[in-house]
Amino acid sequence: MMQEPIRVAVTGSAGQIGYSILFRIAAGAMFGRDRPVHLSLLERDHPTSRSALKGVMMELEDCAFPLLAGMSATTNPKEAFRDCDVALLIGARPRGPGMERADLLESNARIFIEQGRALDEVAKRSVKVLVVGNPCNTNAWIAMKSAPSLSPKCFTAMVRLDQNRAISMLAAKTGAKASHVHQVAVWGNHSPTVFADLLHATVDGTRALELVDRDWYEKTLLTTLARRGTSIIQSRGASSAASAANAAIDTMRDWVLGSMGEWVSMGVVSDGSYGIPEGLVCGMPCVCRNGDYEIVQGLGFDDFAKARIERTVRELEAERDAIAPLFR
Ligand SMILES: NC(=O)c1ccc[n+]([C@@H]2O[C@H](COP(=O)([O-])OP(=O)(O)OC[C@H]3O[C@@H](n4cnc5c(N)ncnc54)[C@H](O)[C@@H]3O)[C@@H](O)[C@H]2O)c1
Ligand SMILES: O=C(O)C[C@H](O)C(=O)O
Repeated sequence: MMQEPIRVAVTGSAGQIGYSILFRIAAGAMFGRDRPVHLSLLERDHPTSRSALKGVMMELEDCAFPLLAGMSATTNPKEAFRDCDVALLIGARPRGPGMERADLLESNARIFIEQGRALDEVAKRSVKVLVVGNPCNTNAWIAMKSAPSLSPKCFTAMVRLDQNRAISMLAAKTGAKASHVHQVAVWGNHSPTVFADLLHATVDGTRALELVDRDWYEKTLLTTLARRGTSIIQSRGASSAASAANAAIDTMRDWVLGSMGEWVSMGVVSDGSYGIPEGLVCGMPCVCRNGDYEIVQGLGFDDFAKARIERTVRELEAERDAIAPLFR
C-alpha cells in the first residue's frame, strides 16, 4: 500500500540550493523511491522571488514525478510549516566575496526567529528541522530558542557538507572509494574553525592516520576544508549549491531512514557530552535509527583534537552570546 505523503517545507525554494534540491526530493532521493512527498515552498514576499518560484514550480510539474503528491507556495511561514514533517530552512542571504559566515549573523537572525516561532505554532510535534542558511549552527540555535514547545532535538544544523568534503579528500589521497571511508567525525561550527577528526576514521578497514601522514592531515586537509566554501565562492562567484543540496539530502535521509550504523555528522543540541556546553548546536558524530539520532559516545582525543574542538566550541559560544540579547 502507498504510504501517506511526507510534508516537506523548503524555505528559499527559488534560490540556488532550492533549485538543486527540490527535483531530487521529488524524485525520491531524500525519503526513498516509495514515499510520496508534498512540497510546501516558502519564499520572500518580493516580486522577483515569487516569479522565480513560479518558474521552478512549472518545471517541477513538467517532470511528472510519480512521487510528487502535491505542492504549494506561500510567503507566510505559518502557512508553509503547517503540519510539516520536515522543514529545510535554506532561505537566507548567502555571503559574497570577502565576507565570513559570521557576518551574516545579524541580517539572518530575524528570519530564524520568525520561522522558529511559526514552527512552534504549526509544525507537527515530531518535525525534523535542518538549518542550512548560514551561519547555520547559530541560526538553528535561534530557531530552537524561538520554538520552546518543540523538543530541542527537532533542530539540527548542516555540517554534513564538511564531512563529505573531508571524506572526499581522504579518499582521493589514499586512492580508495569514498564509500570505503568511515567514521570521519566533524565537530563544531560550520565555519573556518570546523574540525574534521580523523583519529577514529578508517579507509578500507585500516586506520586513516596509518595511511596518511599527520602533516598532510593537519596542514592540507584541515586547511583546505576550512577554506573550501571561500574557494568555491571565488571560483564560481556564488556559494556552493549542488553539493550543499546533496549534503542536506544525505542528512535528512539518514535522520529519517537511519544511517545503518554509519557515523554521520550533524549539528545537534549538546547534552553536555564531551564537555561541550549544554544547549549549543554543535557538529558531532551521530548514529541515526528509528527516526532519531544519538551522539556517538566514549571517544578519546589527543591534545591536538582537544584544542581544535575547544576552539570551534568557543566560536559557537561567541556567536550565541552575540545574539543572546535578542532573547532577553
Ligand atoms: N550549511 C552549509 O553547508 C551551507 C552550504 C551552502 C550554502 N549555505 C547557505 O545556504 C543559504 C542559501 O544559499 P543559496 O545559495 O541558496 O542562496 P540564494 O540567494 O541563491 O537563495 C536564497 C533564497 O532564499 C530566499 N529568502 C531570503 N529570505 C527568505 C525568507 N525570510 N523566507 C524565505 N525565503 C527567503 C531568497 O529570496 C532566495 O531565493 C545561504 O545562507 C548560504 O550561505 C549553507
Ligand atoms: O561558505 C559559504 O558561505 C557557503 C557554504 O557554507 C559552504 O561551505 O560552501
